[in-house]
Amino acid sequence: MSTQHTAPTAPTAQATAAATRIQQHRSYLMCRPEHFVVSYTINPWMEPAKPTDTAKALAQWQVLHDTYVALGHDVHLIDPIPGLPDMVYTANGGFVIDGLAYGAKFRFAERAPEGPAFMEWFRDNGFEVAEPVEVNEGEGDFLLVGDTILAGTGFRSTGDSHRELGEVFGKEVVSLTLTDPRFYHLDTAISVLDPVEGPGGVERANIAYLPAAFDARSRGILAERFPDAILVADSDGAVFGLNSASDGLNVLISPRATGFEAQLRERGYHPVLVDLSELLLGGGGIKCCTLELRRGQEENR
Ligand SMILES: CN(C)C(=N)NCCC[C@H](N)C(=O)O
Repeated sequence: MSTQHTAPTAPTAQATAAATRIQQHRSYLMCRPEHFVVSYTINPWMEPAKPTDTAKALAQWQVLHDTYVALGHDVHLIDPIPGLPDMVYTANGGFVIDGLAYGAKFRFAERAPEGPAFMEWFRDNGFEVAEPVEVNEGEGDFLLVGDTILAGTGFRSTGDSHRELGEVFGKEVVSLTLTDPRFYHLDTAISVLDPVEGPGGVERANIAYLPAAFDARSRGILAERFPDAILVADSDGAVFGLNSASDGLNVLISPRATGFEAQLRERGYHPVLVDLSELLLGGGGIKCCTLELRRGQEENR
């Protein structure tokens, strides 16, 4: 992996000047890891020979859940289905903007039945649904930043799904290519930090990212679009530091991402440390266990 782009940079004057952070209310979908186990390998983190501890996964997940609730966010739950151990990673279950849910179509057969299960939940809970034709893994690969969707490809979601995504939501979609198999979903390499919308419309939209996870074209796009982004070091990326959830002020991150924690503090964010080491055995972290439910303009404020 190239080290050229991985050194944390000092924030520009513009970035530090904008250090008053605004917390926004969030609504999330989560799934209790009742059936969590690593019984197959579909990413480099998964080693079925290593024992997993479902009780520990449940306890760590509960801390994440309770942290969201304590911060004032709404958490909805989808029932876990026996035999679908990866269902805990709800970020992959779809992508939701303004009450419209674009469904997931999973790359691997092991997760395929999750697609219809999430679609059923969306329908039963008042969301409009758009059935996917193309292979895509939901918010694992699609991130809303301001009014633009950053979309990852290279390992899971296809380029064709990026086109479909643009047609479904009528928004600009920026395709980014991931190149390191450890960072196989976009939410392992980019964290969206700032509020998407405020009373005056789109306010600030900043991100943190791991440059080494992308090809040169994608690094160029990110550098041009996000000159004030936090560039995260390889060591923080390697512990899934970027797989985090921000409400604009509080940023839930892995306690192992100590460099990223310091960078967030410098910029005026409030890092909240949540350890999901057991769920990392399945190749997922905080963001993976969290699907944002954007019901409409009102609820985003
Ligand atoms: C941050 N990531 C990677 C996610 N958005 N989801 C985790 C999915 C883990 C699952 N075993 C898989 O390989 O699909």
